[in-house]
Amino acid sequence: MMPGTPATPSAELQRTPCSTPGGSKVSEEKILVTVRLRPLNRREQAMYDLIAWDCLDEHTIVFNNPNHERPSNPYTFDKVFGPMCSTQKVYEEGAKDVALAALTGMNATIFAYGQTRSGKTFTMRGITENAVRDIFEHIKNTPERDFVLKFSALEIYNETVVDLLKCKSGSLRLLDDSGYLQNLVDLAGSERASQTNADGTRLKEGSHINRSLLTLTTVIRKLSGGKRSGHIPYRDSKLTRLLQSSLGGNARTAIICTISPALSHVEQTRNTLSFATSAKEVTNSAKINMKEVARLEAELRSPEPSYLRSILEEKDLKIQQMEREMKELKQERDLAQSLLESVRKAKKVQKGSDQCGPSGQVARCLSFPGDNETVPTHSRDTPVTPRSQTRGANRRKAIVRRSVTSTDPSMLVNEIRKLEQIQKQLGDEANRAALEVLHEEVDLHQLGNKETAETIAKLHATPSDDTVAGSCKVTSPKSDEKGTCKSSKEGSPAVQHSSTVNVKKMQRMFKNAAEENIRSIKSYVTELKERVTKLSYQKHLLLCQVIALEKDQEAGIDETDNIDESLPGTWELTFEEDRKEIIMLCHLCHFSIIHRTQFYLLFKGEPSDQIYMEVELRRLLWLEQHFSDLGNASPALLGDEPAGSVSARIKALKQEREY
Ligand SMILES: Nc1ncnc2c1ncn2[C@@H]1O[C@H](COP(=O)(O)OP(=O)(O)OP(=O)(O)O)[C@@H](O)[C@H]1O
Repeated sequence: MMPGTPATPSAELQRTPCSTPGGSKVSEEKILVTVRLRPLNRREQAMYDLIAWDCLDEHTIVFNNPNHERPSNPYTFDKVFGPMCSTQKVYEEGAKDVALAALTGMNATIFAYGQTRSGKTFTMRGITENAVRDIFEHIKNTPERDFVLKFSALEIYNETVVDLLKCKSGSLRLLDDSGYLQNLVDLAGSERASQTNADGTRLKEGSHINRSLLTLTTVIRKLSGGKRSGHIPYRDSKLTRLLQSSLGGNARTAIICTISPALSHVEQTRNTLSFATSAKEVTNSAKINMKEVARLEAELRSPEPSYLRSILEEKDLKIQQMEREMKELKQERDLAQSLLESVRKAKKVQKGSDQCGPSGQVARCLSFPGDNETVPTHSRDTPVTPRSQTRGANRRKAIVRRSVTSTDPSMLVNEIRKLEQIQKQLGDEANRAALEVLHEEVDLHQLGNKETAETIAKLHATPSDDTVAGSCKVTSPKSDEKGTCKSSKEGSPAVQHSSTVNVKKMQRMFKNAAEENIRSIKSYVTELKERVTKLSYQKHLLLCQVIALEKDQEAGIDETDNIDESLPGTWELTFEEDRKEIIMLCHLCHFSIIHRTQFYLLFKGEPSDQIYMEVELRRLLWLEQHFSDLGNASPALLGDEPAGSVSARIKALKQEREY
């Protein structure tokens, strides 16, 4: 336990405070010795045993021999509790102060000594209950401090120490510096210390008990004689080794001596009182265990104190077990679902559905023609997929997909997963291609400069006319970006002019080639982005279907019955999507407003519109691709006509708008 506020002493102890060289406070005090006299038990009463002891006051007990008139000498102790005294009072006045000393960081020991059936266990049980209750109460009332509570239970039997909480661990070894704070002791009957006539097992047991109890009485007797009473034989028994600090050492100790009032036990009671008289002379030097307190404080501060580690390990095991259970439950659930599915299918067959029923349709229609193919990877070595081709493929997929609606959520979920995968691949590809554009631009710029420079050098090194007298020396590709060439000597103006024209032409060619390449990659990127958007939309559609189907299933609606009803809803969504796309394409192709209005008025989303919409879409896609190709083509390959056609459209549209 960590130090807390010291409890107020309940019994008046003779305590002399002094200091150690280390500065910690040492409290010298005598062992607190009390005597508890129990009532006559039934057996004693049955035998008409006589009460031989009187409690004169709270501190004094005297042998009152019923057969003699004159009482013998009284015994005085810190407290004497009569037969009617409650254990609560014994605790309050004979143990509490010591018990709570542990909360201040001191060692504290409370033990009961007395003959068999004198009430040791009866008393210690009450003391333990009260002490534990007070300790927890103290912790509760001291929220500003942290406490570490450790509990252990040991038994010494035949000089063997056993951990009562881990009996299978075998006998324990005692360490000298075992640092303890509070060790509550219930001893064996004190009369065994004098039983020397036993034989066999009892002899062995008796001799060990003798050793422990005899050593205890010897230690107490020696200690009571003062500190100069010579060697104290703590090491002669396990009990005294364990209690070494408690007897004349660094601890606060309370001994409760329990006695029987019966005349028949008078000799044993005298022995007990004699032991108690010696014990009350023993002086202890209790001090706060700074070392132990520091160790516990460090343990509390450490991120994972040892006591927490074991709790965490236990929790981890529990989590693992729960995970295992969850996995098993999931497997069971999946099995149940598949069983349900097969029952459903059997039902459908029973109803007379043909083999191409909804499930078949779903499987057929939800599989993309190119589902298993990965997204084409564009690289400098592979040509960019023509936009119209990809578009066409996408359209085909969309048409197939929209023509039938799935009725199986698990299949739809699979489709969504596939879409997500394709979407991710496309996204990655778009990013990669965008990066490539950048690299391409840089590379081509550098390559163009380099090749230009080399060509220039070649041109000037090989005279194209006999009249050329000079040589052209290009010092650096960047030295003259305009392509002008300086000779070491003045050449003829005609030759110079011819070289400059050639260089300019080549530079333009390089530039055009580079731009063309970049445009093609850019259009690829745009296309990929469009595909990603489309896939998102398709995914959204599928999700809507899943949700709708799950709702239907919950409501107990037969899937077979509502498949046809779900078609119009899908067409409505597709129609909206296509209409938006057509409007966008009209805009890109600079279509007249009249044309757009006609489209808007003609197509209302009726099922019969489906085929016309599809034709219109294909037409516009082709046109848009065509214009885009024209716009991207090298000016050298273009006549004036297509560009003029586009510009005429733009002009007409502008006029129309103004009108
Ligand atoms: N103060 C008391 N008031 C009433 N009954 C008591 C008191 N002390 C002991 N007894 C009773 O006497 C009997 C013996 O008590 P207990 O077992 O505590 O003795 P013990 O000293 O521990 O014996 P042992 O040495 O054999 O363990 C029990 O039945 C117990 O309830």
